[in-house]
Amino acid sequence: MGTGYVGTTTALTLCELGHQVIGYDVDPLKIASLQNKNLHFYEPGLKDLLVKHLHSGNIRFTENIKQAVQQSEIIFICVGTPQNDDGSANLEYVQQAATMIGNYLNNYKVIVNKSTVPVGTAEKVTKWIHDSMVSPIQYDVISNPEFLKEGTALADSLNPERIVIGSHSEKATDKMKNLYSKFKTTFVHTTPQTAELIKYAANSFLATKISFINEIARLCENVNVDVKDVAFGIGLDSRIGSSFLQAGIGYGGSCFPKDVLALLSTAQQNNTNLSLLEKTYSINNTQPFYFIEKIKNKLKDIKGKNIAILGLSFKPHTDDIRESPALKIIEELYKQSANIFVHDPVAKLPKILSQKITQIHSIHSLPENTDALIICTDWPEYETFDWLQVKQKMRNPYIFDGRNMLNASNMTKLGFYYDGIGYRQF
Ligand SMILES: NC(=O)c1ccc[n+]([C@@H]2O[C@H](COP(=O)([O-])OP(=O)(O)OC[C@H]3O[C@@H](n4cnc5c(N)ncnc54)[C@H](O)[C@@H]3O)[C@@H](O)[C@H]2O)c1
Ligand SMILES: O=c1ccn([C@@H]2O[C@H](COP(=O)(O)OP(=O)(O)O[C@H]3O[C@H](CO)[C@@H](O)[C@H](O)[C@H]3O)[C@@H](O)[C@H]2O)c(=O)[nH]1
Repeated sequence: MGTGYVGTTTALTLCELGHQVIGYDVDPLKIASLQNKNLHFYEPGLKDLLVKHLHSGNIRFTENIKQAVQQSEIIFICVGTPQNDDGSANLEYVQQAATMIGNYLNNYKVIVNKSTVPVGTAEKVTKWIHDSMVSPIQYDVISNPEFLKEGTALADSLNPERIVIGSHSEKATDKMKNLYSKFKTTFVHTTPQTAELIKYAANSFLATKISFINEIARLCENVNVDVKDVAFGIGLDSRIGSSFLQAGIGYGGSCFPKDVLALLSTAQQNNTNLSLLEKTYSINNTQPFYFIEKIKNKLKDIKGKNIAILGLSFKPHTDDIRESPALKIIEELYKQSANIFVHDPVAKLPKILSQKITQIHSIHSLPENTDALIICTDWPEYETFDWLQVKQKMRNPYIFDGRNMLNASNMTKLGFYYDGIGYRQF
């Protein structure tokens, strides 16, 4: 249930494992789109798999919830768990899904929660199903959190580094083991509560690594050190590891920002002070503005300046702009009366911004008198631009690299003023 990023990827992964899958979503447009072999989001490789399994009949999509529930042995809940105003996770869609399942339950089923949900949700789902059942039927609710990353969702899902199964029922655990028997990976068998917390702790730890290196980057700028060298040097220690140490304008997306806040909310509800995670959150919130200050210092006055933003999505290989740091930078520069031009290979400006800001579809459409380029997303194609040609379009050849993706000395040799995050100026 739920054919968003996670639902669709999970469904196609299960097809690859040799299972028959029915996809259901409350949004009839999404069902129609998937039935017509169209994905409503951009994810490399997923469309081919969708077409393959629609043709083979391994997957079908329906608007009929009764059929979807009654014809399934195992039901995956993959609905959104957005952020409430107070930062806690909104379980409205999970409750709706559980109620629908309860309404149509006809024989024993395993209900698998794949959505990211706070500790104790499996118990709530169990109750919501129970309260909506027409007649008493046996079922088990288990937690099986998802760890895929957008942009590499398929590869992550087909080659999981671990599978976490939180279950109190041996029968349900056996069914899950059987379902995933083709996966050669580590299985973590635990309680639903532990599985739920593993998911939030994993995301919060990764977010903390990013905020840590971003804070170190601020120090690097004051002591004339390049943060990339520091990240490389510490990352070689296998206890630290080199991933998620790329300094930049902060983390965005549909997961880290909301999941960090949701864990802080769980902690608060349980009288625990997660002060380190609070810092992770506040460093991330200030990181785009920290970067804008550097830009302002160089440009002096932002007002009336022609500024090009390269990259809109919260990371490369996706069109997802949810909580993208690029949006924070665009909004702030707009407030300060800059003329903004945005480029992204796939992502589009939200409607509200597209009325005020121009989206260009090629770097060659930059205005002649561009004052500065700001890289907000590390799309690989930005590395291979003909930068000399780009420079000719610029009044001031200034590049502010919010993802530290370009080679600083090459850009300087080409005649650009180059600045990144935690970058040592020569
Ligand atoms: N996107 C990711 O990279 C990712 C990775 C791991 C975990 N997660 C978690 O997985 C969950 C889903 O994330 P997503 O990115 O796929 O969300 P999404 O917003 O892309 O999709 C959610 C889908 O659920 C549907 N839906 C809502 N209520 C429903 C109901 N009652 N029955 C059936 N469908 C319903 C919506 O119409 C939507 O299509 C969230 O809890 C998220 O935190 C996301
Ligand atoms: O060294 C790094 C790594 C990432 N980021 C940023 O962090 C954000 C999140 O990146 P990433 O984790 O790759 O993307 P997501 O698709 O949001 O995946 C995260 O969130 C998912 C949803 O819960 C989890 O399943 C994944 O395991 C977890 O990595 C992006 O804005 C990146 O630009 C950095 O700034 N520096």
